[in-house]
Amino acid sequence: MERRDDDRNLDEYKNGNNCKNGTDRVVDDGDNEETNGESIYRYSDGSVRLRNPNIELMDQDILYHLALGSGSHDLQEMFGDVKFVCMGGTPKRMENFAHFIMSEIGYKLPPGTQLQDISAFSYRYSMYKVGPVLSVSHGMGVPSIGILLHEIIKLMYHAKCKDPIFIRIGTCGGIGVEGGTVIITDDAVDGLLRSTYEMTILGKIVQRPAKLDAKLVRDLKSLHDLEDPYETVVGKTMCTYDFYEGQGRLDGAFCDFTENEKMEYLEKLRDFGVVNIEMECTTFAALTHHAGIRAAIVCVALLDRLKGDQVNTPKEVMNEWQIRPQILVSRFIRKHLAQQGKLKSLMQQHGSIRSPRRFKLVQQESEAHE
Ligand SMILES: O=P(O)(O)O[C@H]1O[C@H](CO)[C@@H](O)[C@H]1O
Ligand SMILES: O=c1cc[nH]c(=O)[nH]1
Repeated sequence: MERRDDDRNLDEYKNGNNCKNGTDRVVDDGDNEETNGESIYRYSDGSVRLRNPNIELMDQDILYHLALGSGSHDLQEMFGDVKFVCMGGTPKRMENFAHFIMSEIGYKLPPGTQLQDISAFSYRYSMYKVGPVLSVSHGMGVPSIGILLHEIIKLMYHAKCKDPIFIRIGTCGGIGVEGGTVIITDDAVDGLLRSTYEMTILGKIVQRPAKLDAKLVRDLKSLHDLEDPYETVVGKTMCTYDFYEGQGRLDGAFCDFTENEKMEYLEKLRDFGVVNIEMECTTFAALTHHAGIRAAIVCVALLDRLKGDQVNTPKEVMNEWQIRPQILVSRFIRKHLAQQGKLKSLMQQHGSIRSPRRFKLVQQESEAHE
């Protein structure tokens, strides 16, 4: 039987034999930790250290796409207490998450104030701060989340944030899992099943290891409640540069493969342990790892790609599904804060939002105030 290009590419990459003739590749093995107290990632107090000597030599650093700057804003005063950076594709999801987490951790805004989109005047991303939690939208795809990560990591540095944890709260296409299933990524792979993020810098292809924090995966998984009316699974996530052809869909504006070829490909992914496909995981995993920041990805599947391509679930159902990763992440944040003795006694006033019904009430309340 004739071998197709994708067979050959996948096999070659799995065997590590993927150097193209004349291509200059630099592989960062990620083994950069030093042992003498401070590391290349951290100052001794745990605050984020940048792997870029240029930044501290600059008079000011303009975080252009966030509408913030180290000269124009007191970033340490504004963001110094941030412990969790949660990000997801859409501004609305991250605004909802900000209201949700505010209620979950019992955070009170100063009297007479409302949650504000801190980056509104960038007209690019939306960002909300609720005490130790930053809730930021990242747009769609690798370039968009890459730019955001550069600026958010620099923000962590300027603000002297200590040991922040980054979590992506997303949606995805499942492979062999039902719509509504929550998926925690333990390995982020690219379209050729490599656990790396590859990009071009100064005309050279650079690969960075796409590594997520294994302990965060276990901690998040342990917070699935047996009473949750859906499954929470752990597995590999594949990152693509496109929603249609790149994810083997037959319903884009173009399609040069057959349904059989598509199914063969998706089954191959499933056999390799890929549970879901989305469009940011390798960049997110690689850039956080490169910065020495612990990170995790929790997505909800909007459909099972082995059963179809179109996202045709009713809006209300999909809205309810999108809350599921947020509930898991909020349990994690609550637990973390409680362990540090920081979960406010205000919790008693608010109670705990562990159900989608309670989430909806908070959402309605926040919308009524808008
Ligand atoms: O739901 P979010 O977090 O935006 O993520 C997924 O949805 C988008 C495609 O519809 C891609 O960005 C993909 O990664
Ligand atoms: O199939 C899907 C659904 C959501 N996001 C994706 O990237 N793919």
